[in-house]
Formats: sequence, C-alpha cells, structure tokens
Amino acid sequence: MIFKRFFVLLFLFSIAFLAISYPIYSQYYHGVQNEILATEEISVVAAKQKVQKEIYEQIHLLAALKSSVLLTKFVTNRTQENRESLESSFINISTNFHRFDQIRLLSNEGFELIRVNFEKGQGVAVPLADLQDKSQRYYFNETNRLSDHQVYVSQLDLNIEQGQIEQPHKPMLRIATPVIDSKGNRAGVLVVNYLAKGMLDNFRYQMSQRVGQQGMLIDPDGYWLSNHQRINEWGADLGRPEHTFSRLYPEAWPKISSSASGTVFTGQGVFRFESIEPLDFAKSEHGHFKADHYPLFSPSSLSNSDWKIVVYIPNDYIKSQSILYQPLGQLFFVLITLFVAGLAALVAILLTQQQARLIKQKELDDLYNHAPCGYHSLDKNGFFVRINQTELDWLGYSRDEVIGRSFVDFLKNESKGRFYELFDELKVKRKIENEVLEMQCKDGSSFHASSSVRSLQSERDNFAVARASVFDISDRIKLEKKLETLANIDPLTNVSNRRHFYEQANTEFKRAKCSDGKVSIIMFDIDYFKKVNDNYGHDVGDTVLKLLTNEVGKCLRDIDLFARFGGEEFIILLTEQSDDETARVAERIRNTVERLDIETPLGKTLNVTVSLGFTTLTPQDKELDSLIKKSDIALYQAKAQGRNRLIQYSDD
Ligand SMILES: Nc1nc2c(ncn2[C@@H]2O[C@H](COP(=O)(O)OP(=O)(O)OP(=O)(O)O)[C@@H](O)[C@H]2O)c(=O)[nH]1
Repeated sequence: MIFKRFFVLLFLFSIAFLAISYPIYSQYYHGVQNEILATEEISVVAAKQKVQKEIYEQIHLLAALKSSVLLTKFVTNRTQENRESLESSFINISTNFHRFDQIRLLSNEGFELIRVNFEKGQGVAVPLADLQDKSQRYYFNETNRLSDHQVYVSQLDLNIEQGQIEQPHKPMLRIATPVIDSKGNRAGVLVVNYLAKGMLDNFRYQMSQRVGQQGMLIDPDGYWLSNHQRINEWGADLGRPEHTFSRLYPEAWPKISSSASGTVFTGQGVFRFESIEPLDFAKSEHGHFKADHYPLFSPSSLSNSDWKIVVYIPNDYIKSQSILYQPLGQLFFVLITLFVAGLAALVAILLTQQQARLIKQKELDDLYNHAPCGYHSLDKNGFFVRINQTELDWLGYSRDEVIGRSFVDFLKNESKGRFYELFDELKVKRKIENEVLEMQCKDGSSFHASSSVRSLQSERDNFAVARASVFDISDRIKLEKKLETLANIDPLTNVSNRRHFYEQANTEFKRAKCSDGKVSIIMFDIDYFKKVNDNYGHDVGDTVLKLLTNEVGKCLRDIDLFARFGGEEFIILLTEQSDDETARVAERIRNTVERLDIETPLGKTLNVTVSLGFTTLTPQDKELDSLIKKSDIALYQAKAQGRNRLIQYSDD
C-alpha cells in the first residue's frame, strides 16, 4: 500500500514539478538558443560579405585585364611581340593570383588566341598548336551577345573536361566580357575560369569555426554549393536530386526559399539564413567594398542570384549547451529528482501513518459509540461534551440535541437532587461507582442507569471533566421489582401477603403513634368456607377468594393496606379513620360480600358472607400486634355471635 501510494505521489509530484519547471526551463532554453543565434548572426553576415567580395574581386580583375594596354595593343595589332607580351601578363596574373584555372582571349569567331592554364601552382601558356575552337561554347556565345560594358558570369558548377566532371572537383565560375580594340571595334572575348574552390574553402573554414553549427551555401534550386558533409555538395552537377536541402530539411526549406533572411525553428533544430545575390553589388554592404561603377551583367548571369547562406544549429547542440547537460546541472537535476522522490516517500509514509491513525481512531470511535454500555463526558458544570451512540439510542435523542445541554435535563425529577449530590461528591472523591439514576427519554419513557464516573483534573488540578460509563439496568430493576412484588403479594388474590402487611403496617403504626394520628384495623373471615370447598371443590373456593378480594378492594382507598392474613382470613389497615368511619367501611365490606353472586361451574349461584372484627388505635396500644389481636378477638366474637356481622373490639 505504501509503495503504491509512493508511486502515485511520485507521479503527481513529477507532473507538478514539470508543470512548474518546464516554462522556466523553456525560457532558459530560448535564452541559450538566442545567445547561440546572436553569435551565428555575425558569422552569417561575415560569410555573405566575403562571398560577394570574392566574386567582385574577380570581376574587377577581369575589368582591369580588359582595360590593360597590352590587351588593347594585341587585339589592335596581333603581332607576335604583342602576343607574347599579353601572354606573359596572363601568366603573371595566373601565377600570382592562384585563382584562375584559365585566362583566355578568344577571337570574334570563338577561336582561342591566347590561353594560360594554371598548373601546379603557376600559369602555363598553351602552345599555339593546341589552341582550340570555342565558338560553340555557351560562355562565348553568351558574351558575344553582350554590349561592350557587360560582363557574363556563368553558374557556379563543376568543371567538365572532355565530357567528364574533372576530378578532384573544380568548382568554377566562368567570367567573360567582350574585348574592344583601340578603334572601338569588337575584337574578341576575354574569359577567366575562376577557381571558386578557394572561396568555398574559405566559406567552409569560416563556418566550421564553432562546434555545433553547420554552415551551408545553397543555390536557388536548393543544391548545396558548400556543406559540412562533402557528399551532399554539387547534387545538380552530379545528378543527385536527393541531395537537396529540401529533401533533408523539408520543414525548413519552404520558409528559407521564400524569405530573404530569418530564423526557422523546426523539430530538428534552428536555421538562421541569409540570402545573398553574389552579383548584386548595389545591395552589398557599403564600406566593405566600394565600386566606382557597378558591373552590368548579362541576363543569364542572374541565374546566380539568390544563394542562401544557412547556419543550422541542431537541437541536440543547443541542448548540450544548456545547464542540464553540464555536470553541475546534471547534479542539480539528480538532487531535484532525489528531493521529489524523497518528498513523495515522506508524504506516502505520513499519509499511511495518518490513515492507520484514522483507522485506529475509527475503531476506537466505533468501540466508543457502539459499546454495549453508554459513555458520556460532562464538563465541570455538568453539561454534555461527549456522548456515545448507545446512550443516545437509549435516550432517543440525536447528538446535537444533547451536546451542550445539562445532564439534569435528561433525568427524571426524582433523580435530579441525587445527581447534584453525586456531582459535588465526585469533585472531592474523583470517583463514583454504580450509582443509579433514572434517565428521562425523549419519548417520555425512562430507564434506570447505573453509572460509574471518574473525574479528570485540569493542569491546575481542578475538576475539568466527568467521564462516565452507564449501564441500563431497567431490566434488572424491573426484575427486582417483580421479585419484590412476588415476595409481597399473595399470588391467588393479588393483595399483600401477611409479611408485607406487617412491614407497611408497622410504618403506618409508628407514624401514627408519633403524630397522634389514627390507625384502624379490620379483620374479616369468610363464613363456613370449608363448606364451599367441600361442596364445590377447591377451585371454586379459590375463585370465591379472588372475587371476594377484588370486590373488597373496591370498598377501600388507595392508601389503605389490604392483605390476606392467612387461609380465608383478611386484614385491613385504615389511616385517619374514626371508629364510626371504620365501622362504615367494615359494614360496606360485609354488605358487598353478602350481595356478591358467584357463578359456579354447574350454573348455580353461590353466596358467601364474612364476619368482621375491628378496632382503632388507643394510647394503650404500644405495638401493632396489640391492635391486630384486638381485631382478631372482635372477629372471633362476630363468628360466635352468628357470623355475617361486624363487631368493634371492646375491653369489656
Ligand atoms: N379453596 C381454598 N380453600 C382454603 C384456602 N385456604 C384455606 N382454605 C380452606 O378454608 C377452610 C377453613 O375452614 P375452617 O377453619 O373450618 O372455617 P370455616 O369453615 O370457614 O368456618 P368458620 O370460619 O368457623 O365460619 C378450610 O377448609 C381450608 O381448607 C385456599 O387458599 N383455597
């Protein structure tokens, strides 16, 4: 359970951590990216200027050659001497500048008049016999159509020798311009084959100065003129359409090809790009190189416009620059991970402990609330602060109806006084055992509660709370009462038995003696009862006894004591009755019994009579027995005098 909780928490904390840290890291990551891009910005602009400057220099050199005196002299007057002078100037330029694969002068018909090749680091003049007809070459025809001041610049491509791409590759720009003699006539075409290798090597070198970035030069069709992976270069010349920028970086190409400059963010990395138009000197940066007049280019030269310089920074490189890839950052990451895991473990442990506590608490609450006995706590004023469900069920109240109310509100009036006594006692003794109070329920019923109470003392040792356990002992009380009743009542007639009569009569006797009160005793006995039994059976005798006592009871007040004294003999104690009043009661009894018709099982009606003797308390009567005895004597007299009569005791 703890492991499951740990992993759930770890997951949640990780999500929370990522939710907080991702935007922060993302911002930081962009900062790193922008810093790298700012550096690349410089290299892109510098590379752009270098490429433009390089091409401009070649055109400028061609222009200088075209306007040289030696050239004009030779095309005006093609003597051997003039030829040699011009040829040696071509050799000088070739040898000193190292950048022209060929410097050639073609006639108006396209035949090579002078040709100097760059071989093994120096200019070498080609013998007259080896000079060729170039009238069908595109650069001748293109240039031949130009006006005097125009320049033709070919596409940058690989040199082809005898129908094959020359190995090693020779990236080449052919730059040509018409030649004019001293009379202003067209006298041929001056062509230089510019070896762009140097320019491209420079570009590549410049672009490889920083780890992580990849610099590229791309032609308008997306073929690489320069790439850090050489295999990708010259796709157009080598017939490899798959070696295009758009194939390798399809996400970036649409934006790069359609915009002059900018930055493209893709899933692979970031592309910072800049367009250069190598022949558009008007747009080049002033101050870097300045031309008095800008060359005019042939329309086909403009196919060289809009090269792209692209610096590609792979995402992996940018990431590698972020702090997370540094040892310190990784240490920080590990610490954070450990912290999150530790936090998850700590919370998991705390939650598990808390849950265990709650379960235990619930068990305790359950035990408290549903114990077979009631529990409650009262504050120092006797108000409920706590009560369990069992006791609430007994009382029939809800918890809200009880908490905050006084305990006495739930006691029968008879028990309230006792409660106050016990509560005061508790403050002293701190403990009360098995005290019985009668509780008042919501539905009007009541029950007897036996409580054992302990007091809890406050810090200053004052009584603070009384904590009680309560048992509903109503059943016990009922049983006790029943037993008591059984012990006091005659089971046949349901009137008190002799023993119980004595108990109660003694109390009344003493009270009357103390207060000069009145007490009378009547004793009566059924006449000839033996005959009833003999004639009708014992059961009928029992019925007679029951009916008779029932009817006699109706002649008496609630406060009168009526008991079966033995067999068919009964005794009555009256309080506060004079002789006459007692006599009237006795007579009423006699009369009632006499008139009582008792149905026998055989359908006959049976009648019985009683003889009664009575007496009232006199100062001479010291004991109850004295009164009883006197009544008995009077009863005896009533029997003797013929029965069914009453006699008051007389000393005579
Ligand atoms: N059925 C029944 N008979 C009882 C009970 N207790 C006593 N007796 C009978 O009551 C009769 C009392 O008889 P006696 O003492 O001779 O008195 P008596 O027949 O009433 O005659 P006198 O009292 O002289 O009028 C006896 O037969 C007893 O058996 C009782 O609980 N039930």
